[in-house]
Amino acid sequence: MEDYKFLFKVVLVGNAGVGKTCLVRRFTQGLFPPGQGATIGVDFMIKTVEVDNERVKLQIWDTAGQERFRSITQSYYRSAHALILVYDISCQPTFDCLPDWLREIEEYASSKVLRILVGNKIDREDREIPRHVGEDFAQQHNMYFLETSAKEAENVEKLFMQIAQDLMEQARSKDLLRYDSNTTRIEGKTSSISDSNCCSKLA
Ligand SMILES: Nc1nc2c(ncn2[C@@H]2O[C@H](COP(=O)(O)OP(=O)(O)OP(=O)(O)O)[C@@H](O)[C@H]2O)c(=O)[nH]1
Repeated sequence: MEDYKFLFKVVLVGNAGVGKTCLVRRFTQGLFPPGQGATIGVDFMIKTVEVDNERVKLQIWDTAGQERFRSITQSYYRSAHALILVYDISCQPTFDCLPDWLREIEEYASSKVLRILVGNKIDREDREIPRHVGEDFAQQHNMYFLETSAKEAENVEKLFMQIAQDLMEQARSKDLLRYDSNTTRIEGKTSSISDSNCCSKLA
């Protein structure tokens, strides 16, 4: 068996061209791919990281932003523990589409999914969306917020490590709840959704 204690699924969504694939490749391979082509359907990469001395395996699903792949990508939402919604800070239409993406997330993802809003490409000088506008949007919709540059490796490590840390804390507190409910003989499971959203723990 592989040596890790937690396995989490992280799914990236957002308009075509915002830099989802580049963020994933920066994090998993430490590079900025030249001439990155559009993602077809869904792609995935794996990276195992260490959080609080525990090995955490992140399965990162990179979805295609193009409309024609929407029905394929939607099917990946349900099993996600975390969803990263990405826009491009130099491209207003990618920000204007965020409410549509949130509707998709509400329809197809678990209500307990950890949601993070990311404004990518902060290395660009032709910014169209001020930082505070992104921040306000995230706050209004109960999401974490981070600005990144896949090109310059800014905040990319921080983004994924924060997710790993948060999901691990969530998983641990759920374990505590289960333990309590077992000892008091109260049914610990609240719903099938929360169950499917629970981490796969291989201890
Ligand atoms: N300046 C700059 N360009 C970036 C950055 N991240 C990605 N790009 C560029 O943006 C373009 C699209 O990047 P992708 O990673 O393919 O975008 P995507 O969101 O995965 O696109 P789809 O697969 O079509 O959904 C490429 O030309 C990248 O080189 C960044 O942080 N800064």
